[in-house]
Amino acid sequence: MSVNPDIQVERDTATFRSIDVTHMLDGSPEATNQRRIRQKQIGDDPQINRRNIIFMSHEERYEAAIARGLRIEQLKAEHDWDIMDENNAIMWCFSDIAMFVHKVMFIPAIERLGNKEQHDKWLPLAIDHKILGTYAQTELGHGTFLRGLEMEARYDKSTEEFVISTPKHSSMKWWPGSLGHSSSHAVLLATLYIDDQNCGMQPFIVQLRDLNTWKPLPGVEVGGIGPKMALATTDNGFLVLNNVRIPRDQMLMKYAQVSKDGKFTKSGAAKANYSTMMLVRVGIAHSCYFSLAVGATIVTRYSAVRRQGEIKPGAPEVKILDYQTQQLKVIPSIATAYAFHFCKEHLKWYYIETFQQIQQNDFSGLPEIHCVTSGLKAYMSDIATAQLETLRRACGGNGYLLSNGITNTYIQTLALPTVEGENTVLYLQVARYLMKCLKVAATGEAVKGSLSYMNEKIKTPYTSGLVTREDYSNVKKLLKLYQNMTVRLTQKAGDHLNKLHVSGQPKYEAWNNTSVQLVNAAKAYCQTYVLGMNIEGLSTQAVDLPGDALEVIHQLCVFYALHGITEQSGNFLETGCINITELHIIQQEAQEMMAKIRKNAVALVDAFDIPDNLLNSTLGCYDGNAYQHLYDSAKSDPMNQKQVLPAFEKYIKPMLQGKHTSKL
Ligand SMILES: CCCCCCCCCC/C=C\CCCCCC(=O)SCCNC(=O)CCNC(=O)[C@H](O)C(C)(C)COP(=O)(O)OP(=O)(O)OC[C@H]1O[C@@H](n2cnc3c(N)ncnc32)[C@H](O)[C@@H]1OP(=O)(O)O
Ligand SMILES: Cc1cc2nc3c(=O)[nH]c(=O)nc-3n(C[C@H](O)[C@H](O)[C@H](O)COP(=O)(O)OP(=O)(O)OC[C@H]3O[C@@H](n4cnc5c(N)ncnc54)[C@H](O)[C@@H]3O)c2cc1C
Repeated sequence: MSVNPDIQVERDTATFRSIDVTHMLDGSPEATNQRRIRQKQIGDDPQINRRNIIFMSHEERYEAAIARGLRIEQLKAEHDWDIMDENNAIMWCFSDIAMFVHKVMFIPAIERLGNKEQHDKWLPLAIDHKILGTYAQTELGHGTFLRGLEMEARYDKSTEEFVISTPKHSSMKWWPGSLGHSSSHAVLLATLYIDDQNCGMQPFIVQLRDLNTWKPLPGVEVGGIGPKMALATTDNGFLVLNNVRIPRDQMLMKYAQVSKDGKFTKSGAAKANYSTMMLVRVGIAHSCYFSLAVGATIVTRYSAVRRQGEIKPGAPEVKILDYQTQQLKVIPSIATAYAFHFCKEHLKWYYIETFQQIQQNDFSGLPEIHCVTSGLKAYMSDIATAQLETLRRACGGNGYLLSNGITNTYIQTLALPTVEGENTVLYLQVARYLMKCLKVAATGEAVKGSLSYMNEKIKTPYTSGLVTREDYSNVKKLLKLYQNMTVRLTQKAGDHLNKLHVSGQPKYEAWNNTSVQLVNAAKAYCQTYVLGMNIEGLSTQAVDLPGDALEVIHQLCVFYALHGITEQSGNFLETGCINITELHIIQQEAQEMMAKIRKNAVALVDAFDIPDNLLNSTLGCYDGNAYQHLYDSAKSDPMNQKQVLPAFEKYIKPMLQGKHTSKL
């Protein structure tokens, strides 16, 4: 099939070469080559490719999801993949791998929470798939408030065992992925009691099913919790344990230990047992970039080939991408995807470094990284889901089809604001950190880390610093506005908190009555952080780009900053960081920048370099032949393989013959 000329012209008139930017995104030309080889291995594989998934039943899809998980293992061995190759493969189809939680939570939890003997015993079994596991933390009654977990593990000194039980309905496990039908074991989080003394939430390895028959073991009641919006094959389950006994060495004992005679000791930071969640929050930030890159690619390409209506009366119909309002739906998602790319790269290295320190028992970096990973997980998933919905609607009626590739991406991304810590709750964790830093800054001590800009901003009076027209495209000056806004919102929330407290409210009540402002400040902090990482990326990752490509990546960053101000103008105005005249100039500049980026929109999404067999989209194929692909997909629907369906003889015909009132 030849390439649609409407998309070809976009590529021919771009002002830079997509491939240069692709190399930047991958890190180097060699890395691009390597990724392409790996992507071909997974994209061309019929068991991994998800081309026909939209026509499958739930059970067929589940089976295919198990097969896909196994196939990834085979490919890993066949082609000698490293951990990054494997993670990328998982990332591409995480919503359709039944044993996803085994890989991203069960094994990491043992690695992080187990001691040496436990690693030696359990990791080989898990890595070789001799056992399959889930991460069972959430209960029917509690997901957020972990200190409220009710499943009990009581230590029995006489037998040196833990007895695990579910005292009431609210204490059953509810939601763990792969628990329903696909796990033999669980890393199970339960409240430990020794002689009726509550020793807090601790992790245990519990076998749930017989490895030969797959039947639940005595005392174990397990099953699926029912159909969901998406992620159908991650069979989320429930679990009731009736006095199930496990040996003492099946409590994961890296950070807390129970001796044979029932003595409880702790080592490491108080929240060290929460470390698996931090890893997945980093993974979610990564996945938000992926989802947005997919969505932006599909909708930008479709908008470049879909012609509808006219701008100039009587002139030929225009590409919908030429409508300014369509650009406002599409271009922010391209700019955000690039900003998220820089941010997730930074986050990856930041996490790896801090994790290494934690492994050496240096927990000093924990509060800051907990704040950053919580905040970015929340912020990036909030933005990704909102923008994906805008993108989906930007496809008109075809945005409602499953074959478009964006609908599935959107509904699976919709889980991310909830899983691994509900977003509001995570923003409140960020706010807790903001308040601590504010206190430090107020005493004149230096705030370190990502909030070090507080030191300067808390003292100096605010001026926008926007004097000349050039200032409005100076990303460093724009970043200062964001930092000002964050500090001011933080101060305002802090002042409100103090005022309520001084007026007699207990601290906890004042906190709750300030929580809307606290969350607002936390979001501002996250937005500022992402912009900061985007700017840092310009001078690190993008610096070697040819001039024309660098210019476009720079334009995207300017647009990202300007557009963010227009979206949050209330915060910027209310805190006095800009005035209304400056806002009007910013709005104007953002629109002009959007028009410049429009010219390169297709080339910018081409640079994400997502092959058709992974994009799985009728609307967003590289060749731009959306109508042909839509038609082909409709024709391949199994319901279209028969001219007349059985329902005709059964119901429609009797109705046409006036027999529908008699008993069918
Ligand atoms: C391997 C990569 C593969 C690549 C593919 C990746 C693809 C990714 C896509 C993923 C898609 C789907 C994945 C689906 C999996 C979903 C799995 C789950 O959902 S598992 C369940 C997750 N559950 C949660 O996240 C629970 C949320 N709740 C909490 O985290 C905490 O309870 C809380 C943060 C709400 C607070 O806890 P609490 O005990 O009440 O503590 P306090 O508020 O009193 O705070 C005390 C103190 O501790 C600090 N704290 C809290 N959490 C942490 C932490 N994680 N690390 C470090 N420190 C922490 C907190 O800040 C407080 O500090 P102070 O100094 O006292 O202020
Ligand atoms: C697709 C999917 C997969 C999952 N996989 C797993 C898994 O593998 N393992 C596992 O253990 N769990 C899993 N979960 C559970 C998930 O981690 C929890 O649902 C999540 O942490 C939110 O907790 P919750 O359901 O208790 O929500 P709730 O806490 O009940 O949230 C409901 C509302 O209350 C608000 N709220 C709660 N507490 C506060 C507070 N302190 N301050 C202000 N507002 C508050 C929230 O903001 C939200 O608006 C999964 C969930 C989903 C949807």
